[in-house]
Amino acid sequence: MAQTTSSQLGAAAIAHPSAGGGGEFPAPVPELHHLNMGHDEARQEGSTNGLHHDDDEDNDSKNAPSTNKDSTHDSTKDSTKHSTNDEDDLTFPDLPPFLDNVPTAPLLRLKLAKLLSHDAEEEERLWQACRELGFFYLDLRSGPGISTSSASSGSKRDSAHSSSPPNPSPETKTNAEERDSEEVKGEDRVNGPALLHDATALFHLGARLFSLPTPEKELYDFNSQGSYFGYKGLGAGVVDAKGTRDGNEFYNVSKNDVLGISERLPAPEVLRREESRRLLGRFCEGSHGVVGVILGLLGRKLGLPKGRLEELHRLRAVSGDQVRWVRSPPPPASQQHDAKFLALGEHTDFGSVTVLFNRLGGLQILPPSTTTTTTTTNNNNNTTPEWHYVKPLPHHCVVNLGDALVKFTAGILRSNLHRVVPPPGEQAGATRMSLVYFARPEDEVVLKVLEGSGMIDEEKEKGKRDGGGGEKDGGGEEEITAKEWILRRALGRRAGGDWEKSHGTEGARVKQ
Ligand SMILES: O=C(O)CCC(=O)C(=O)O
Ligand SMILES: [Fe+2]
Repeated sequence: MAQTTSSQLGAAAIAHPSAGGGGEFPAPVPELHHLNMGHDEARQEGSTNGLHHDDDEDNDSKNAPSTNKDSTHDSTKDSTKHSTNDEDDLTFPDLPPFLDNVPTAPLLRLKLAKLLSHDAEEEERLWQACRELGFFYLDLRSGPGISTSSASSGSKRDSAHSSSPPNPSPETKTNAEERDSEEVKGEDRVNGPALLHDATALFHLGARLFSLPTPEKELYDFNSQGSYFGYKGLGAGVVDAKGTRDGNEFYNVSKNDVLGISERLPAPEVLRREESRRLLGRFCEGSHGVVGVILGLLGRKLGLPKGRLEELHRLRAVSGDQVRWVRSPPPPASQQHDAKFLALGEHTDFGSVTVLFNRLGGLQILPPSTTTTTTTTNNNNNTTPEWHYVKPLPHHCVVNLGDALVKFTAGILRSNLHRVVPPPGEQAGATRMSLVYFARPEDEVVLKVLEGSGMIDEEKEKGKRDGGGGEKDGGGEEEITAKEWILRRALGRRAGGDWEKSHGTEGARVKQ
């Protein structure tokens, strides 16, 4: 096993298992040369593909479309492709269709471009999604006349409406300069189309990573050293208290490592290459920028002092932020008909905001109050949770909130239970891969209810009156740092770990 240093172990945090796809059905990607691209080139490339699309009316409040038809896409094009109709482009042309007669979750579809231009209605929908479900789709394409690559906070707001080009001029700061500049705030790094490009390139990199021989990958499993970064083998995690093994392998890359904030962790050659590190670094910055937009908006809605949430999540501070690829092959033959087979067990995310890219189905969430009641022969009522699929949509990421935000807000915001099962229908039999960015509070941040918001104070008081310590307020005021919380929960889900310690704010919602 490769060794980590003690400071690397200090950065150890969390990440739970999940499932990923793409083995037999690779994600549509333009060229592998993206792996060698600089950020600016990626933005340029985005623009040559026609990132601005026509105004696409008011489909915003719609949930994911339930059909998979009418794709006319050239499968060699990537997901930032120009679209004239927002709805005509929501299937992955190279993949078998997502089964359309399964229950799908009612995620709102939001547009990053609208959030960047401070569209009041879109902001309200984000607020609603974060309180009611804790999950939503985010369309990363540029909007009509709106660039998703421009800053929009404060004095820069107006520019998002006008002429700011989606691609920086050659004089624009290089990525490295941006990284070095403490001035740069989250929204300055937001470029939806470039993030889509980088995600696509990372799907390819992930496929190369997982194609390495297992013994080689296992050199980078740091679990026994108390770190959740690096590799987790297939079945090396558990999905329940009985110790049932999971059905995925994953690899966690630390943001601190790829941005040069901490020492480098040992990693396979394919990840050590400079172009891979640059790509991963850009993806961290880009995802973190999207998270910054969301945190800024939530902070305003919550009535917190300006910048309060963002200052707990600074890009260049040491945190458990990480990129994860999750790969889940079809279940072994003996379990192919086991309806209970889980690639990734049910969980809430431990951090603040998760940005997730999916191609094949399999992700499921348990929306609030979705249980089926059946009456048994003894006339006892049994309630069965009704899991709903999240249909993957091209050009979008799925965003979900984690437990840290539940704790900070005394339960005003929601982190929803989710899990991963084998893809349904025609997609069954495919290997699934997903790509995730987990944004988490800085290591030393104590996870407790934030001060400075009347709304949060009120919710906290209400929680106390109702008995406190329950599901909604995130389990009371146990004071624990983000670093400890994440480690405890991540390692608790490894085989041989302490399952009881892997629980989050889900309380009675999770199967014990
Ligand atoms: O693979 C997915 O779709 C979800 C992954 C996930 O929930 C996780 O890694 O926490
Ligand atoms: Fe998750």
